[in-house]
Amino acid sequence: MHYKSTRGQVAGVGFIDAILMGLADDGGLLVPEHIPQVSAETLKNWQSLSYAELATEVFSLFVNDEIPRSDLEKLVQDSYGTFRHPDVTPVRKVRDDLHIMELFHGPTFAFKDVALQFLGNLYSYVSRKTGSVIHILGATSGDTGASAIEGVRGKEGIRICILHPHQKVSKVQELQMTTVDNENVLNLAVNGTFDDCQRIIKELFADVDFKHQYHLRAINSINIARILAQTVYYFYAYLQLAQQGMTGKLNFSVPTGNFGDIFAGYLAQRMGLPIHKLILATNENNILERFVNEGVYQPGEFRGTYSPSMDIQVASNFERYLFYLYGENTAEVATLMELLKAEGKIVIPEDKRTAVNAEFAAHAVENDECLAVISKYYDEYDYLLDPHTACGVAASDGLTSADEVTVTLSTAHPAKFNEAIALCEIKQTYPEQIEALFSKPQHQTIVDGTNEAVRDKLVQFF
Ligand SMILES: Cc1ncc(COP(=O)(O)O)c(C=O)c1O
Ligand SMILES: N[C@@H](CCOP(=O)(O)O)C(=O)O
Repeated sequence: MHYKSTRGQVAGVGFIDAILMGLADDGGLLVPEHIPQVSAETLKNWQSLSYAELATEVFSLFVNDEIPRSDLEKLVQDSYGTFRHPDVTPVRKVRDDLHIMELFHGPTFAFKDVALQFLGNLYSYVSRKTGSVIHILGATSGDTGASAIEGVRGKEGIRICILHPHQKVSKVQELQMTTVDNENVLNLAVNGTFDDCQRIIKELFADVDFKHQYHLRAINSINIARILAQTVYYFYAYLQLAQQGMTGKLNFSVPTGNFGDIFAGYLAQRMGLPIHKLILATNENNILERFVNEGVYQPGEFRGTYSPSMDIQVASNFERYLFYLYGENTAEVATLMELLKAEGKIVIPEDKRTAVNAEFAAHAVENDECLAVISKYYDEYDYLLDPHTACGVAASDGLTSADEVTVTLSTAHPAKFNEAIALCEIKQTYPEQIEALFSKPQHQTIVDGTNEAVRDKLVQFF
C-alpha cells in the first residue's frame, strides 16, 4: 500500500514515510492509493476477534510488510493494554434503536486515546528502527493534546510541543496537559482560538524546509495513521451488534469538529462496512452541518460552547472528503482549496449536493439543546452523557426512524466537562486519575497567536 496527496503532487509514499510526513509536502492530505475492500465473508470471519486482534487485521491492510506481523501485534497489544475496559470500545444499549459506543476508556478519558496510544508507540518503534528524529508538533482544542502527550511523555528520542487555545479548553483538559512534568513536553497556551492553533501548525508544516530542519511530525488527524486507527472501532461496533443478531439498517452518529472521526467512518464504509447513514453532529460552530444541508463550506464566527473540543470552524479533514466527492480528482481539489483561500468559501453544485446528502445527514446542536439532552438521558436512562456525546445523541434522535439502529460515538467521559454537567445540576464523582490532577503544579507558556511567536519557542525547544 502506498499513499498519495489529495493535491496530486506527492505519490508513492510508503506507510512509515506517510506517518513521518504528516501533512503532505504539497500542502494536501495523504490518502491511501487505493481503498482495501473487506468482503462480507471477511467480516464474518472477524466476528469473534478481540479489539486488538481486529485492529491488527485492519492495520495490516494498510501497512503491508513494512512492519513485520509480530511487531505489529506487539504494537497493538501495548497500545490497547492501557485501556480500562477489556473490550476497549464497548457498545452499550440504551434503547433498542440507540447504542452508545464508549470510546473513553483510555488513559485520558477521550476517544483520541484509541489512535494516539497506537501512534505514540508507532513513533517510538520508528525512531528505534530507523533512527528518525521525532519532534511532534500538534494543535488541540483539549483532547488530542492530552492524549498525544500521554502517548509519548518520557519516551526516548521523542519531544512534543502542543498548542492549545488559552482558557478555551475545560479545566480538566488543561490540567491533563499542563500537569505533566516530563522534560520532553512543552505546552504553549495560545492567545486565540483552536483555529488559530491549527492554522499556525499547518503553516509551519507547510514550510517544508523548516519542517525538515526541525524534524516536525504530526499527531493531529492530518496524520493518516490517526484516521486508520479510528476506522477500527466502526468495524468493532458493527461486529459486536452483528454477534447479537442485529441485521437491520445501522447508522453511526458522530460528534464532529475536525471531520476526522466521521471521515474514519466514511472510510470504513468505503472499505465495505454496511453503514446505512453517517450522521454528522456539530455544535453551534456549524460549518459542517451547513455544508451538508446547504452545500456551502464557509467558516463562520467562532462560538464558545459547552462542547469546547468541537469549537472548530475550519475542519482539517474536509479536504480528504472533497477528494472522494470529486472522484479522486486532485486538480479539482487543489483548485477548490485555492478558492477557499481566495474567496473564503466553497459552493458545491447540485449533483455533488445530492451525493453528499446520500452519504450524510447533519444536525447542529444549540447550547440549550445540549444541556437538555444531558438532563433527559440522565433522568430517563440513568446515563450521563458528556456534552459532545450529547450532540451526537441529539442528532441521532432527530434524524433517524424507528426501523433503524444508531450507534452514537461517545467521544469523552463526562468528568472532562463538568462545566456543562454542573449547569444541568448533576453532581458527578470524578475518577481518581482526574481528581488527582487538581493538586499538581502546572507548566505552560502563554504565547501570541502568531506563526513567529510559536516558531521562536519551537526553535528553542527542539
Ligand atoms: C470530545 C470530542 N468529541 C468530538 C470531537 C470531534 O472529533 P473530530 O475532530 O475528529 O471530528 C473532538 C475533537 O475534535 C473531541 O475532543
Ligand atoms: N477536538 C480536537 C481537535 C484536534 O483534532 P484532531 O482530531 O485533528 O487532532 C482536540 O481535542 O484537540
